[in-house]
Amino acid sequence: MNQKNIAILGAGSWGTAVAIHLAKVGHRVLLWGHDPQHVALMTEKKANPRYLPDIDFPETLEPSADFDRCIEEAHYVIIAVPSHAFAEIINKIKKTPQGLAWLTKGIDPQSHQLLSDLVSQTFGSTFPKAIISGPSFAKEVAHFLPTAVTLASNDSEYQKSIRELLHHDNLRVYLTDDLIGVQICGAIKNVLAIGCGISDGLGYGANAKAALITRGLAEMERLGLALGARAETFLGLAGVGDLVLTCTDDQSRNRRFGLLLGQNISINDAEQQIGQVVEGKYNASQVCFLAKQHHVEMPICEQINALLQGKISPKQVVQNLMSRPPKEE
Ligand SMILES: NC(=O)C1=CN([C@@H]2O[C@H](COP(=O)(O)OP(=O)(O)OC[C@H]3O[C@@H](n4cnc5c(N)ncnc54)[C@H](O)[C@@H]3O)[C@@H](O)[C@H]2O)C=CC1
Ligand SMILES: O=C(CO)COP(=O)(O)O
Repeated sequence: MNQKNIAILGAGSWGTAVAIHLAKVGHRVLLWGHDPQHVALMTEKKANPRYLPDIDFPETLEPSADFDRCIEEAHYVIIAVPSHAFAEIINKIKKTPQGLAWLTKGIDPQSHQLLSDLVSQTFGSTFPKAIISGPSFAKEVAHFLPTAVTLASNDSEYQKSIRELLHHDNLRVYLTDDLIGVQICGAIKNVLAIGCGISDGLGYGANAKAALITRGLAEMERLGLALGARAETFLGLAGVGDLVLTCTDDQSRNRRFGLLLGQNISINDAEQQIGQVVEGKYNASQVCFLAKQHHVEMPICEQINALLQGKISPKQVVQNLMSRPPKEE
């Protein structure tokens, strides 16, 4: 094995899980967190008690609060912060790395841009970029349970080198060059997972959930195609794979947040109860912004966004969707 130095920027559950995976397969990993107290705790406990308390760090995983050192020493830099912090992290990088990869799912809230566009603006359009997406709950990856992900990149050599880092035993990595499609899937599945949670929280059945997933997938594909994505991406791991995972399994924070809303818990209380990032709450308005800009009809996302803006109740979401005029599939 060719040992590499890898910096993971963001010490939440997903950044930590991928750091554990990479260290377990033999790489040297620096896990950067922005909260020095949290980094000190991880260093003392040799684990991340806040997010993955029952998993010990391998020897080659070192927590660090020193951002510049992490970038300086890394052969590979992988960003793992929530989408609202992505632009801030990109702007903090002083020394241009040989390429960037990221685990973040979402759209930049300030500019309404895809994260790949932010990276291109800062480092140039041909700068090697890689996006790791698909159905991958942090805890399962950290426990080495079988998982398959999508790796999207604009540079096939760089992409293969990232695959070599990640692809191991129980983690299979599938390649694509559809950066737009993969990012649209990752942002919209979170919004739809909130919708499925709401439906289950209201006590609706399996029929309603299957309808939301299927018609939601159609919305995802419509917006993706309008932005230049390829249709097959929506039937892949980043599309239907991650959509089914997050809409149906209670490990999903987005789904659990929706469940609480469906049970009449307020948006603020629900977010507090989850206590971790709920990307769909922020990305619903970005998705609707893009839909409007590109004249794409996305009724499910629009209704969920209206609810998240406090304009309608969970029950009204369903009433509004069911009372739409009949149409062809
Ligand atoms: N947890 C999971 O299973 C998966 C998560 N993702 C995506 O990965 C991204 C990160 O999610 P998680 O790690 O799960 O979230 P998390 O809620 O577990 O942790 C988020 C981390 O980001 C840190 N953070 C917040 N603002 C920051 C800032 N301005 N600068 C630096 N760090 C900041 C927080 O302190 C926290 O450590 C999200 O986009 C999520 O959708 C993707 C696949 C799986
Ligand atoms: O993206 C994820 C799994 O692929 C995690 O989903 P949640 O953010 O809803 O927990």
